[in-house]
Amino acid sequence: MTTQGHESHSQVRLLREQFLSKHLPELPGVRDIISASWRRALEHHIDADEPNPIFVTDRDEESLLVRSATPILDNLRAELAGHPVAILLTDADGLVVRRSSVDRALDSGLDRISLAPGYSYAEESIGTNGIGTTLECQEPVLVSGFEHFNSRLAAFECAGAPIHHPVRGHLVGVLDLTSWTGTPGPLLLTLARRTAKQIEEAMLGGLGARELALFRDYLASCQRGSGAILAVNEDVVMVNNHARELYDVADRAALLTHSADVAGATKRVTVLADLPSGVVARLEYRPVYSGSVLAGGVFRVKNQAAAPRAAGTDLHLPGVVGTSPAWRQACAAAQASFSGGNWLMLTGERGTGKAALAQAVARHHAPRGQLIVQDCSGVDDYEAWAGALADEVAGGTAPAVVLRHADSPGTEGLRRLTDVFTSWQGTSLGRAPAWVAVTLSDTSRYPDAAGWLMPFFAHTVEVPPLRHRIEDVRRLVPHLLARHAKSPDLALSDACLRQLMRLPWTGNVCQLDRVLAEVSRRHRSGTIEVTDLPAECRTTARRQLTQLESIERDAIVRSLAAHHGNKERAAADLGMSRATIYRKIRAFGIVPSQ
Ligand SMILES: Nc1ncnc2c1ncn2[C@@H]1O[C@H](COP(=O)(O)OP(=O)(O)OP(=O)(O)O)[C@@H](O)[C@H]1O
Repeated sequence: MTTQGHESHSQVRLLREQFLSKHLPELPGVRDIISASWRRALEHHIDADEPNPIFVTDRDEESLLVRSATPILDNLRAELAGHPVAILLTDADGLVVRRSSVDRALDSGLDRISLAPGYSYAEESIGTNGIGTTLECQEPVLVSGFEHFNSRLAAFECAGAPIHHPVRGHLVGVLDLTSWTGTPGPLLLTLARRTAKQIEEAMLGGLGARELALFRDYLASCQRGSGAILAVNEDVVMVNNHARELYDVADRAALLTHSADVAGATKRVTVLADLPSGVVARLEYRPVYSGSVLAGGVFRVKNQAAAPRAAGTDLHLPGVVGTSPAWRQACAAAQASFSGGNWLMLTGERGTGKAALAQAVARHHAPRGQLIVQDCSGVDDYEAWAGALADEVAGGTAPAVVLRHADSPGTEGLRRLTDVFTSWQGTSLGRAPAWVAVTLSDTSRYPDAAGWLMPFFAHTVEVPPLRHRIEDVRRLVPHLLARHAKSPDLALSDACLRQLMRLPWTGNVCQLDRVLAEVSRRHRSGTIEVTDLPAECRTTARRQLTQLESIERDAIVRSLAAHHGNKERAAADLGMSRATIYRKIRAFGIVPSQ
């Protein structure tokens, strides 16, 4: 054996055979890093004798990694002329994107084990090796001879070094040097490490001007103060150590969601963020420019004084719950509009609870009063509809009126509606409503609808999206679950609740309600765990998935559930290769079943 401190070639061969025949958990004489990898190989059902790595056609040969590495690898190849050493570059999934060597015999040896462009040398594909094990351990790894899980790789010495993105810090690939056993392994490892470092430096030089401008500003901000700093644009997220120390994973995820919503603004903005831990953070955003082009934004994050949330209770409005400052503020503003006799316009994303809040305010302030709730969308004949509404109000006892989706009628419908409003405003109280609230969506098909309605409404309240007041999930879950559950003892485990608090809830409370309805259809009683949640909730990807990606993600989660977490069978069912499913599980942040 070539590596100091390693067992001899034949000893390792014996130990490997013992491991394969007896599946021993402890293997004195085998390095921990190797025995742990062998155990993973068994779990992945890797063949110990026939190398059968997965072949993938969609590898990225135009990436920053490949572009930056190419001249360095060409130089190294020239330096190594005459030595039987192959230079391999893989992406972060272990797919070989480049191989070069000057030694014909070594080349054909590598061809025989498919260590060639297009093949995956991830552990899931071939077991312990210098590429896959480096990826798993995220540190430089040397794998010698029979330390390889597959016996056909035993003729080789493989030294892998991870390559990290120079700004974002995540793993982008592996630089691997492979030779015949007998080559001094530590030398190969040192050379692999040095080359990986050079590639990282070249990547930094090759980054776009925008990323560099953002990076410089971020570094300067970190040096200026001791607080938590985030820097973001569409491609990059940077988080300093203070942020990591001050906020746990769930809080950091919530901070990133908030920052993604603000990033892109061209002026300084300060927003308050409710974090899952209950902390209210203040994010001060400053845009960063590269010349005249917006490069992204830097956020300085501070904890808001505890005062605004000291009460921490909800406002006891009938039918709605929530304790976050943002929700309480919206409730207070809506109540003030009722108390002041002002009509109210509620805006915000779909499903945030605009109509629920309007009804709650009306019921709270006039518990015995009449309440008329109507949906303005999908009406065929607005003339007849508006007439019927006016009659109902005139025949009632000064009801409160809540009109949902008041921006959905076209011009003709809006004309009828505003005629009714005009008549109400000119009528004595007996024939007019006591209060009117309308809800508008943020994606109206009729952008000028707000212009029609605005003159009648003195107050506008924006109901914040659920992701901006994520702590409300704690109160909403039992409240909404009680609507759907057949049994009072149906509850969510803490882990499950935490998982829900990590999600972006693009469909807001409405989506949460739908999820809980679905869960309670399948579980009548007991505790709901993360694995019981529907596919859309079993991911931790922080970026928003496209519609197509969401469909794909849901299909993978369903297939994994159907095959009890067996990735190979799930992939086969979906007509995907093993490498693809592994890559997608990582990319979509799918939480595997236990
Ligand atoms: N704070 C809350 N507490 C309890 N339930 C809520 C709350 N907010 C919303 N809901 C519930 O969530 C669902 C969606 O709320 P609602 O219909 O009021 O939303 P919206 O913003 O008016 O939606 P859209 O824009 O789609 O019309 C309803 O079932 C509602 O009862």
